Amino acid sequence: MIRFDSVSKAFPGGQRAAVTDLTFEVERGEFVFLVGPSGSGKSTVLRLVLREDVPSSGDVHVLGQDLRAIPGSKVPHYRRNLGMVFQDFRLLPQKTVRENVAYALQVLGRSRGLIAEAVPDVLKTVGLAGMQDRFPHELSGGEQQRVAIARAVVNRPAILLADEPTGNLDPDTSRGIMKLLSRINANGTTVVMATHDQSIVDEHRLRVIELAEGAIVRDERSGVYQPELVEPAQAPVQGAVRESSRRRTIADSMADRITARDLGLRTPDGDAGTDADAPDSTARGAKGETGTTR
Ligand SMILES: Nc1ncnc2c1ncn2[C@@H]1O[C@H](COP(=O)(O)OP(=O)(O)OP(=O)(O)O)[C@@H](O)[C@H]1O
Repeated sequence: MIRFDSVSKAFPGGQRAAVTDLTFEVERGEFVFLVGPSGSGKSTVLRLVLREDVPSSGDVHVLGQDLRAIPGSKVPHYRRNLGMVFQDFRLLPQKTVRENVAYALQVLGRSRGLIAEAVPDVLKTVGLAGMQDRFPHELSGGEQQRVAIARAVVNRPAILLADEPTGNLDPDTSRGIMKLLSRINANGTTVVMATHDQSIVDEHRLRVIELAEGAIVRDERSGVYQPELVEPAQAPVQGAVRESSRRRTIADSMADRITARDLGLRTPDGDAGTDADAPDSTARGAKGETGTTR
């Protein structure tokens, strides 16, 4: 689904390459945490998948496509396969919740009928059914992030990229956002999430790829944020770098398998699901309540 072959990326004037000789593969349906200190290259990896940057050397393949071979004019079409969520939400401040989500479909030329159906569905999925006429400044940080996630998945992308999606949120709100991302993953969307959130990584024990100074220093099937901080008895067996090709989805660590109906997605019989988790009614933990406009 995502394959990096000896990928390096250097920026002009940089003291060192942003990423160096990255080789890894993410399989369909996986949930992968990208961890590492600030400046270690996590966002660069996401930008390479998004085709916002191209490697200085090496190749990136996503969904069977060699990203280097996609001409600039075809990049927007390629990106229809991807959803992206950012730490600072990046909602359009002059648009309501409904309009923010609908806009993602309007720019793809989707019909009014489809938009009228899909937007309420996805808002229900993210637990914001009653808030569609609010503006971003009338929402908590957690609610704004739910809108951003709704916007990212309303077109049902195969891959969701999240760059520190809980970075501006308090711990409880972060847990709610992670639960939502887990549900989206359990329904088949591959998720790659860059994060500094130790408790979320440690709670979920999913695949962890750790970067340091642009290189992969750890790739664990069922990892923690920082193995040396975990008691030896609890520490998972560390796999060698690149040993983690076994597909591990969040469903592996969830007792209750979640169905499309739970997610509010349309099932083959056209039925829509039930509400997902309630929105973070107490979530006023955002540092930056209104994201920047994209
Ligand atoms: N457009 C750019 N031009 C020059 N250097 C860049 C550019 N983008 C990233 N870098 C450099 O590449 C390195 C990796 O940056 P990147 O943003 O990928 O790190 P990160 O792990 O995502 O950091 P953080 O956790 O702070 O978001 C850093 O040294 C950064 O300064």
